[in-house]
Amino acid sequence: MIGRLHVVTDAAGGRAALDAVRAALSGGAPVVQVRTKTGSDRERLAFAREVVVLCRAAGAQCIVNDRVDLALAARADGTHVGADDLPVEVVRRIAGPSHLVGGTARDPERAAELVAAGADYLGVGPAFATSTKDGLPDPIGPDGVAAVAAAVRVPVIAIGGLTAARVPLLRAAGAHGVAVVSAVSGAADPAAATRELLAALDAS
Ligand SMILES: Cc1ncc(COP(=O)(O)OP(=O)(O)O)c(N)n1
Ligand SMILES: Cc1nc(C(=O)O)sc1CCOP(=O)(O)O
Ligand SMILES: [Mg+2]
Repeated sequence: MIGRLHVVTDAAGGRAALDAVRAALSGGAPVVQVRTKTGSDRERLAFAREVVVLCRAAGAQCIVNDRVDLALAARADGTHVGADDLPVEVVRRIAGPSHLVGGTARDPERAAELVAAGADYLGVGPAFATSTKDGLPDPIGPDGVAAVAAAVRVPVIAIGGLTAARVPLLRAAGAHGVAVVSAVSGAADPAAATRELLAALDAS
Protein backbone atom coordinates (compact mmCIF):
# COMPACT_ATOMS: atom_id res chain seq x y z
CA MET A 1 0.00 0.00 0.00
CA ILE A 2 1.29 3.44 -0.88
CA GLY A 3 2.33 5.78 1.95
CA ARG A 4 -0.13 8.26 3.44
CA LEU A 5 2.02 11.39 3.22
CA HIS A 6 3.35 12.50 -0.16
CA VAL A 7 5.80 15.37 0.17
CA VAL A 8 5.87 17.07 -3.23
CA THR A 9 8.98 19.07 -4.09
CA ASP A 10 8.88 22.78 -4.79
CA ALA A 11 8.68 23.12 -8.58
CA ALA A 12 11.80 25.28 -8.74
CA GLY A 13 13.96 22.29 -7.80
CA GLY A 14 17.60 22.98 -6.94
CA ARG A 15 19.44 22.99 -3.62
CA ALA A 16 16.62 24.46 -1.55
CA ALA A 17 14.23 21.77 -2.75
CA LEU A 18 16.79 19.04 -2.00
CA ASP A 19 17.31 20.44 1.50
CA ALA A 20 13.54 20.28 2.04
CA VAL A 21 13.51 16.66 0.83
CA ARG A 22 16.30 15.77 3.26
CA ALA A 23 14.39 17.42 6.10
CA ALA A 24 11.11 15.73 5.15
CA LEU A 25 12.81 12.33 5.04
CA SER A 26 14.44 12.95 8.40
CA GLY A 27 10.95 13.73 9.69
CA GLY A 28 9.72 10.36 8.40
CA ALA A 29 8.09 11.16 5.04
CA PRO A 30 7.17 7.80 3.44
CA VAL A 31 6.75 9.17 -0.11
CA VAL A 32 8.47 12.01 -1.96
CA GLN A 33 7.13 13.21 -5.30
CA VAL A 34 9.64 14.91 -7.59
CA ARG A 35 7.74 17.80 -9.22
CA THR A 36 9.95 20.00 -11.38
CA LYS A 37 8.59 22.40 -13.97
CA THR A 38 11.76 24.19 -15.06
CA GLY A 39 15.24 23.30 -16.23
CA SER A 40 16.58 21.09 -18.98
CA ASP A 41 15.78 17.40 -19.07
CA ARG A 42 19.32 16.72 -17.86
CA GLU A 43 18.90 19.01 -14.90
CA ARG A 44 15.53 17.49 -14.09
CA LEU A 45 16.97 13.97 -14.34
CA ALA A 46 19.89 14.88 -12.09
CA PHE A 47 17.48 16.29 -9.51
CA ALA A 48 15.26 13.20 -9.67
CA ARG A 49 18.30 10.93 -9.26
CA GLU A 50 19.41 12.81 -6.17
CA VAL A 51 15.94 12.50 -4.66
CA VAL A 52 15.80 8.77 -5.47
CA VAL A 53 19.14 8.24 -3.70
CA LEU A 54 17.91 10.14 -0.64
CA CYS A 55 14.62 8.20 -0.61
CA ARG A 56 16.37 4.83 -0.92
CA ALA A 57 18.63 5.65 2.02
CA ALA A 58 15.58 6.61 4.08
CA GLY A 59 13.41 3.67 3.00
CA ALA A 60 10.91 6.01 1.34
CA GLN A 61 9.21 5.72 -2.04
CA CYS A 62 9.98 8.20 -4.80
CA ILE A 63 7.45 9.14 -7.46
CA VAL A 64 8.21 11.43 -10.40
CA ASN A 65 5.52 13.83 -11.57
CA ASP A 66 4.61 14.16 -15.26
CA ARG A 67 7.42 12.19 -16.91
CA VAL A 68 7.66 8.40 -17.03
CA ASP A 69 10.92 8.64 -19.00
CA LEU A 70 12.59 10.60 -16.19
CA ALA A 71 11.05 8.27 -13.60
CA LEU A 72 12.50 5.18 -15.28
CA ALA A 73 15.84 6.82 -15.98
CA ALA A 74 16.13 7.84 -12.32
CA ARG A 75 14.95 4.39 -11.16
CA ALA A 76 12.09 5.95 -9.24
CA ASP A 77 9.30 3.80 -7.82
CA GLY A 78 6.51 5.47 -9.72
CA THR A 79 5.09 8.18 -11.95
CA HIS A 80 2.20 10.57 -11.35
CA VAL A 81 0.36 11.90 -14.40
CA GLY A 82 -2.35 14.49 -14.93
CA ALA A 83 -4.59 15.56 -17.79
CA ASP A 84 -1.74 17.08 -19.84
CA ASP A 85 0.69 14.19 -19.37
CA LEU A 86 0.90 10.78 -21.04
CA PRO A 87 -2.24 8.76 -20.29
CA VAL A 88 -2.17 6.29 -17.41
CA GLU A 89 -2.54 3.28 -19.73
CA VAL A 90 0.47 4.42 -21.77
CA VAL A 91 2.58 4.97 -18.66
CA ARG A 92 1.59 1.51 -17.43
CA ARG A 93 2.54 -0.05 -20.79
CA ILE A 94 5.92 1.71 -20.81
CA ALA A 95 6.79 1.18 -17.16
CA GLY A 96 5.41 -2.30 -16.49
CA PRO A 97 3.34 -3.83 -13.72
CA SER A 98 5.62 -3.16 -10.75
CA HIS A 99 5.88 0.60 -11.35
CA LEU A 100 3.50 2.68 -9.24
CA VAL A 101 1.23 4.77 -11.46
CA GLY A 102 -0.85 7.62 -10.06
CA GLY A 103 -3.36 9.81 -11.87
CA THR A 104 -5.09 13.08 -11.06
CA ALA A 105 -8.88 12.94 -10.70
CA ARG A 106 -11.30 15.71 -9.82
CA ASP A 107 -14.60 13.79 -10.03
CA PRO A 108 -15.83 10.19 -9.70
CA GLU A 109 -16.21 9.64 -13.46
CA ARG A 110 -12.61 10.51 -14.24
CA ALA A 111 -11.50 8.54 -11.19
CA ALA A 112 -13.20 5.38 -12.48
CA GLU A 113 -11.61 5.86 -15.92
CA LEU A 114 -8.14 6.20 -14.42
CA VAL A 115 -8.55 3.09 -12.30
CA ALA A 116 -9.80 1.14 -15.32
CA ALA A 117 -6.71 2.36 -17.19
CA GLY A 118 -4.45 0.91 -14.50
CA ALA A 119 -3.87 3.63 -11.88
CA ASP A 120 -2.58 2.32 -8.53
CA TYR A 121 -3.66 5.44 -6.66
CA LEU A 122 -5.37 8.75 -7.37
CA GLY A 123 -4.34 12.29 -6.49
CA VAL A 124 -7.61 14.15 -5.88
CA GLY A 125 -8.06 17.89 -5.64
CA PRO A 126 -7.77 20.70 -5.26
CA ALA A 127 -9.27 19.90 -1.88
CA PHE A 128 -8.83 23.52 -0.75
CA ALA A 129 -7.65 26.75 -2.31
CA THR A 130 -3.92 26.92 -2.94
CA SER A 131 -1.53 29.49 -4.32
CA THR A 132 1.08 26.87 -5.20
CA LYS A 133 -0.34 26.15 -8.66
CA ASP A 134 -2.13 28.50 -11.07
CA GLY A 135 -5.09 27.61 -13.25
CA LEU A 136 -6.71 25.04 -11.02
CA PRO A 137 -10.50 24.67 -10.92
CA ASP A 138 -12.46 25.66 -7.80
CA PRO A 139 -11.71 23.56 -4.72
CA ILE A 140 -13.80 20.39 -4.48
CA GLY A 141 -13.67 20.35 -0.67
CA PRO A 142 -13.88 17.28 1.56
CA ASP A 143 -17.25 16.40 -0.05
CA GLY A 144 -15.67 16.25 -3.51
CA VAL A 145 -12.86 14.07 -2.18
CA ALA A 146 -15.47 11.83 -0.50
CA ALA A 147 -17.35 11.41 -3.78
CA VAL A 148 -14.19 10.19 -5.51
CA ALA A 149 -13.14 7.96 -2.60
CA ALA A 150 -16.57 6.30 -2.60
CA ALA A 151 -16.31 5.56 -6.31
CA VAL A 152 -12.97 3.70 -6.39
CA ARG A 153 -11.11 1.01 -4.50
CA VAL A 154 -7.59 2.42 -4.93
CA PRO A 155 -6.03 4.78 -2.36
CA VAL A 156 -7.06 8.42 -2.70
CA ILE A 157 -4.43 11.04 -1.91
CA ALA A 158 -5.99 14.47 -1.35
CA ILE A 159 -4.01 17.48 -2.59
CA GLY A 160 -4.37 21.26 -2.52
CA GLY A 161 -4.19 23.52 0.53
CA LEU A 162 -3.52 20.64 2.88
CA THR A 163 -2.30 21.30 6.40
CA ALA A 164 -2.07 19.10 9.48
CA ALA A 165 -5.21 20.77 10.84
CA ARG A 166 -7.17 19.75 7.73
CA VAL A 167 -5.99 16.14 7.68
CA PRO A 168 -8.86 14.82 9.87
CA LEU A 169 -11.45 16.29 7.45
CA LEU A 170 -9.87 14.47 4.51
CA ARG A 171 -9.41 11.20 6.38
CA ALA A 172 -13.08 11.36 7.39
CA ALA A 173 -13.89 11.87 3.71
CA GLY A 174 -12.21 8.57 2.89
CA ALA A 175 -8.81 9.79 1.76
CA HIS A 176 -5.99 7.33 2.35
CA GLY A 177 -3.56 10.21 2.70
CA VAL A 178 -2.51 13.67 1.61
CA ALA A 179 0.02 15.32 -0.68
CA VAL A 180 1.58 18.65 0.25
CA VAL A 181 3.91 21.19 -1.25
CA SER A 182 3.88 24.37 0.84
CA ALA A 183 3.02 22.75 4.17
CA VAL A 184 6.51 21.22 4.13
CA SER A 185 8.58 23.24 1.62
CA GLY A 186 7.30 26.55 2.95
CA ALA A 187 7.63 25.62 6.62
CA ALA A 188 10.29 27.19 8.82
CA ASP A 189 11.11 23.68 10.02
CA PRO A 190 10.20 21.15 7.26
CA ALA A 191 11.15 18.14 9.40
CA ALA A 192 8.86 19.26 12.21
CA ALA A 193 6.10 20.04 9.70
CA THR A 194 6.44 16.52 8.31
CA ARG A 195 6.21 15.01 11.78
CA GLU A 196 3.10 17.10 12.48
CA LEU A 197 1.42 15.90 9.28
CA LEU A 198 2.31 12.28 10.06
CA ALA A 199 0.95 12.61 13.59
CA ALA A 200 -2.30 14.01 12.22
CA LEU A 201 -2.54 11.11 9.76
CA ASP A 202 -1.80 8.55 12.50
CA ALA A 203 -4.44 10.07 14.76
CA SER A 204 -7.25 10.13 12.21
C1 LIG B 1 -0.70 13.29 -5.44
C2 LIG B 1 -0.87 14.26 -6.56
N1 LIG B 1 -2.10 14.53 -7.01
C3 LIG B 1 -2.27 15.40 -8.02
C4 LIG B 1 -1.20 16.02 -8.60
C5 LIG B 1 -1.36 16.97 -9.75
O1 LIG B 1 -0.75 16.41 -10.88
P1 LIG B 1 -1.00 17.03 -12.34
O2 LIG B 1 -2.45 17.03 -12.59
O3 LIG B 1 -0.14 16.29 -13.27
O4 LIG B 1 -0.50 18.52 -12.20
P2 LIG B 1 1.01 18.98 -11.95
O5 LIG B 1 1.43 18.51 -10.60
O6 LIG B 1 1.84 18.38 -13.03
O7 LIG B 1 0.98 20.47 -12.03
C6 LIG B 1 0.06 15.72 -8.11
N2 LIG B 1 1.18 16.28 -8.61
N3 LIG B 1 0.21 14.84 -7.08
C1 LIG C 1 0.45 20.55 -7.68
C2 LIG C 1 -0.97 20.61 -7.28
N1 LIG C 1 -1.93 19.92 -7.95
C3 LIG C 1 -3.13 20.13 -7.45
C4 LIG C 1 -4.36 19.54 -8.02
O1 LIG C 1 -5.44 19.75 -7.46
O2 LIG C 1 -4.22 18.87 -9.01
S1 LIG C 1 -3.14 21.17 -6.12
C5 LIG C 1 -1.47 21.35 -6.23
C6 LIG C 1 -0.67 22.22 -5.35
C7 LIG C 1 -0.53 21.68 -3.95
O3 LIG C 1 0.28 22.53 -3.23
P1 LIG C 1 -0.02 22.97 -1.74
O4 LIG C 1 0.14 21.75 -0.88
O5 LIG C 1 1.05 23.99 -1.44
O6 LIG C 1 -1.39 23.55 -1.68
MG1 LIG D 1 1.39 16.76 -14.40
